[in-house]
Amino acid sequence: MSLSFATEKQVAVAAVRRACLLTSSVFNKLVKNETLTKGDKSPVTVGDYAAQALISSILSRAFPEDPIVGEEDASDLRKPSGKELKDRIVSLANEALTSELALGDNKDWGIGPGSEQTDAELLDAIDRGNYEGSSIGRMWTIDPIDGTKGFLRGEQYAVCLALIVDSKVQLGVIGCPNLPFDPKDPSKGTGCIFVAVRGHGAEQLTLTLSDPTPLSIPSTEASDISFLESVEAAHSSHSFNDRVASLLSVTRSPVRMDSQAKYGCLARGEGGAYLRMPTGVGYREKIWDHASGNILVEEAGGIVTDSRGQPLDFGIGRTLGENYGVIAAGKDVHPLILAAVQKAQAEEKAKAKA
Ligand SMILES: Nc1ncnc2c1ncn2[C@@H]1O[C@H](COP(=O)(O)O)[C@@H](O)[C@H]1OP(=O)(O)O
Ligand SMILES: [Mg+2]
Ligand SMILES: [Mg+2]
Ligand SMILES: [Mg+2]
Repeated sequence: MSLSFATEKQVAVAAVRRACLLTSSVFNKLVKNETLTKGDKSPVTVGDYAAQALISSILSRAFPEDPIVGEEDASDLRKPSGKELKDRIVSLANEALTSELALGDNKDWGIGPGSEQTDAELLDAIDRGNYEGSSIGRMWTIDPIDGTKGFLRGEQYAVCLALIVDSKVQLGVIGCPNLPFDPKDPSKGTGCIFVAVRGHGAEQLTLTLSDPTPLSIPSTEASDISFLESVEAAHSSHSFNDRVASLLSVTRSPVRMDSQAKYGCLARGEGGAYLRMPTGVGYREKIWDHASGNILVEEAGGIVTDSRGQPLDFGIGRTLGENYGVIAAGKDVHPLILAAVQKAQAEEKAKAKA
C-alpha cells in the first residue's frame, strides 16, 4: 500500500487554502505599481510574492528539512527600490498567516493567531524556493500564482503546491479561487481545491474545505472531446492543436483557460484532453507548472505524457528539460491523441523539408 502522506496533505491544503484567500483579496485591492515585469517579460504581483512567502513559511515550519523549488525569488524585494512592494507583501503574508479560520489552524505549522513573521523571515521564506531540484529525496514545488496573466484579467489562475519524492509527484494540491465548483450548478459558487495523493485518488473540495468529491475522468469517444488549452498563444501552439483536433474529427471548439485549472477541469471530466505543444521558441516547461496537475490527472484515472509518449520527469532540476510538449487525457483517448500528435508532427516535418 502506498504512503498516505496524511500530515503533508493537511499542511498543503491549509497552505493553499490560505494562499487562495490571500490572492483573491489582493485582486480586489491591486493597484498599478504592485506588479513588476520579470527578466523573461512575464508579470509578477504582490500576490505572487506574498503567496509564496506564506506557503513556504508554513512548509518550513511543518517540514524544516524539505527543500523547496518555488517560482519566485526575493532579489527585487531586497533592493531599496523594492521597499514599498516588500512592505505590502509582508503585511499581506502576515495577515494570511495569522487569520483565524475555523479549519486548518495549527500553531505547529506556524499558522493562526500569533504567527507573525519578520520582514527578514518572510524574504528568506520566499528565497527558500531557490532549490535547484534533484532526482533523489523529498522536495516541494510551489507556483504561488499560476497564470498570473489570467489573475490580472480577473479570469482563471491557480495556487499550486506539490510534493515530489525521488522524481515522482506524490501529493498535489491546486487551488482555483475563480473556478465554478460545479459548472452545472451555479448556486454552488466559485472556488475549488483539487487534491491528489499517489495511490489514494483525486478529490475536489470547496475553499471552505466542504463537499469533498472524488474525481474520475469518464470514458469518451475521441471525437467528443474538446481540448483544454492556454489562453496565451505564446505558451502553447493553438494551430497545432487545431490540426490534431481535425485528425481526430473533433468538432467542439477548444476551451481556453489560464493555469493548471485546466488539469483540474480535465480531472473532473470537463474537456477530455489537455494539449500543450511547444511554440518553437525553446521555452523549457517548469516543474511547478505541471507537478500538481500531473498527479491529479493520473489519480483521476488519466494518462500524462510528452509527445514521445514518455512520462514527465520531475527529477532533472527546475525544468522538465527539453520540451516535447504535454498530453494529458483519459486513458481510453490518450493513445489516440498521442498518435494524432505524432502524425501532425510528421506532417510539419515533411512541410518544413519541402
Ligand atoms: N513561452 C512559454 N511557453 C510555455 N509556457 C510559458 C511560456 N511563458 C510563460 N509560460 C508559463 O506558462 C504558465 C501558464 O500556463 P497557461 O498558458 O497554461 O496558463 C505560466 O506559469 C507561465 O509562466 P509565468 O508564471 O512566468 O507567467
Ligand atoms: Mg505557472
Ligand atoms: Mg506563477
Ligand atoms: Mg510567473
